[in-house]
Amino acid sequence: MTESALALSDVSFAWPGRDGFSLSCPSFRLAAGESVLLLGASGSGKSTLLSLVCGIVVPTRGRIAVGGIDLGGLRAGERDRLRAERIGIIFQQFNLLTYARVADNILLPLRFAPKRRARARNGPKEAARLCGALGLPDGVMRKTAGRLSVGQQQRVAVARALIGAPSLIVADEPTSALDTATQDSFLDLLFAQVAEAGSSLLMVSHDERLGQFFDHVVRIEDIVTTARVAA
Ligand SMILES: Nc1ncnc2c1ncn2[C@@H]1O[C@H](COP(=O)(O)OP(=O)(O)OP(=O)(O)O)[C@@H](O)[C@H]1O
Repeated sequence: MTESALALSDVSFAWPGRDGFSLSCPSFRLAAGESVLLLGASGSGKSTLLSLVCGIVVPTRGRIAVGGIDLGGLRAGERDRLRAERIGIIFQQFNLLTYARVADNILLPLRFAPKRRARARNGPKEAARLCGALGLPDGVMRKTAGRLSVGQQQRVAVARALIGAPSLIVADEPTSALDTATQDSFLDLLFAQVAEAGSSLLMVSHDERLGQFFDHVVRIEDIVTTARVAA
């Protein structure tokens, strides 16, 4: 059997606090090169699941493996390193350094990930190639990220996630601020680059319409059960 890009088994997690939201996920797998859209309503735990997948938070029990490596066997710093090397993250609000140049934003993940840096070979050249492939204008690399339009910032966030071809791309509702036509052209560009990198893609959204772009559509309630701890 080929190694999964991502595998969860018997995972449980609870946020601390009075409103303690908890979830459990008996099983979920994402094959190498596969794209999955994870659908769920607001508050259903999509972002929590992505935080677990990225090793930002750790499960109270169960196993999460990225490219066959069990996150549970790693210390916090090692999880940070694994995330930098193997996962490209597109955040809902992009999380760009708005005061920094576009080039600095895109090259940021390579600073902390020597293998990813080696895969990118010439980082600035690869960043420029990604900008062009994602439809960003000439000269954008020298611009301050915060001065770009929302659509352009979103493409910069994608370039930052894709640089150095991480094996797993995780995206949290990256199209929610776009109109339908712009969503479609954005996803076409994203999928072309994900295919070129050979990455797997896990995207969460509440928008069923996006399902047509993906290999599989999974509803969060089919893989996760949730609960809220009463005060
Ligand atoms: N940092 C946090 N600390 C404590 N509780 C949290 C935290 N983040 C999320 N939660 C809890 O987890 C629940 C699920 O939130 P989550 O953001 O995972 O859902 P979601 O499906 O991504 O929602 P949305 O689509 O609105 O972003 C929230 O209602 C909240 O109670």
